[in-house]
Amino acid sequence: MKIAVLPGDGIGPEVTREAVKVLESLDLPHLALSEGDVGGAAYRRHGVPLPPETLEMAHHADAVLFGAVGDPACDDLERHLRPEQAILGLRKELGLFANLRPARVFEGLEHLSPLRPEIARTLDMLIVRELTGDVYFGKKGERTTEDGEREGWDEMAYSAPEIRRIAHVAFRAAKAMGAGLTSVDKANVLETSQVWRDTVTEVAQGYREVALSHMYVDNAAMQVIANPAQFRVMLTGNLFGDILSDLASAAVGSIGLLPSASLGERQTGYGTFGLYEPIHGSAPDIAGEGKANPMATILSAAMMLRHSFGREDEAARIERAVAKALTDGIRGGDLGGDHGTEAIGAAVRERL
Ligand SMILES: NC(=O)c1ccc[n+]([C@@H]2O[C@H](COP(=O)([O-])OP(=O)(O)OC[C@H]3O[C@@H](n4cnc5c(N)ncnc54)[C@H](O)[C@@H]3O)[C@@H](O)[C@H]2O)c1
Ligand SMILES: CC(C)[C@H](C(=O)O)[C@@H](O)C(=O)O
Ligand SMILES: [Mg+2]
Repeated sequence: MKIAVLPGDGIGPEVTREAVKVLESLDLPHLALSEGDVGGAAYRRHGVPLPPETLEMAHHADAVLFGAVGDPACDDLERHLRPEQAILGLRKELGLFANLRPARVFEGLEHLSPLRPEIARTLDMLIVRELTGDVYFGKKGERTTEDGEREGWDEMAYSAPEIRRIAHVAFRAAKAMGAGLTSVDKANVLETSQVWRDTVTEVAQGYREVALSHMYVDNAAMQVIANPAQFRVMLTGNLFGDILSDLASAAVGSIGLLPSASLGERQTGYGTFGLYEPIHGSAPDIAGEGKANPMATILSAAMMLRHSFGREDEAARIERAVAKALTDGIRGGDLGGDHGTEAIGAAVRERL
């Protein structure tokens, strides 16, 4: 079970370390971990945020465990040298177009959510976010207007094949869960969204058992807070999914709790190749202080065992251990508690 561990910047190394310890404590057969440089850390050592040897390591692994990238010291670098380019490059180069971001309030932990408990307890959704298209990967640049002013521009485009393949992922998930699907767009304004909506509707013909609805993204943001019960599977483009998943994490209680899986089509001997990372970033404001909540990364490792290694039992064990730790009052500062990164990791391992 070859896992490439890419800790990255800020709290990345701190949270990744705890997830690795959880994996090591499971007595998995043939576990082979290797570590690579990525992000600002890689820029300092190799002059680029995604060195070829790191990409190579990821290519040859069965799965990648990723921390976070982003470093304020790199803010003035040219765009292609900034740490964030590393995660975008990995997603694109590895063909990881399907980003699964589950958001749910753990049973009995409604009080961690800022929503009213009766509403919080209904929040249990899977955001299926397209990950290798949209305004993220369109042409972009800066030009000078006729008035001599600076103007930045980013091209937003989605092709029908790109939409089709992510729609199939979402419909298959909804079908397996016996759930409905909400597709989120901005079809009242964007051409991209018009093609998105038509294509998703077309794909729906093959999934008669899945009830499809469409919603504008601004309304969707409001509804996640006001009435989350209506969402089970939410299909979004790259940009809207980025924003809505941070929003959903706040509704759950903290961004330190939300994991993710990024999948493509490549199969290994064990399952689907994937990259697993918390949805949060490098959190420079608390980096190096041992305060970060590692639960999102630990839960990402659980998703890895499920999707890339077919180990549902161990995945569920990790998820139960995290839920039990929370129920037992093990909380980081993000949840109003005073447990540090290592203490939270240890508490989860004790409960495995
Ligand atoms: N996939 C990624 O690597 C990724 C994701 C998001 C942001 N980023 C990058 O990270 C850097 C910081 O971005 P940001 O501040 O906008 O977002 P962020 O997610 O890093 O932090 C937002 C807020 O949440 C807190 N937070 C985040 N994770 C936490 C955790 N595990 N435990 C406790 N608190 C946590 C932070 O302290 C901060 O107050 C930027 O460079 C950004 O581009 C990277
Ligand atoms: C760091 C950034 C490029 C990334 C994104 O926008 O996808 C992050 O916010 C995320 O959610 O993984
Ligand atoms: Mg984000």
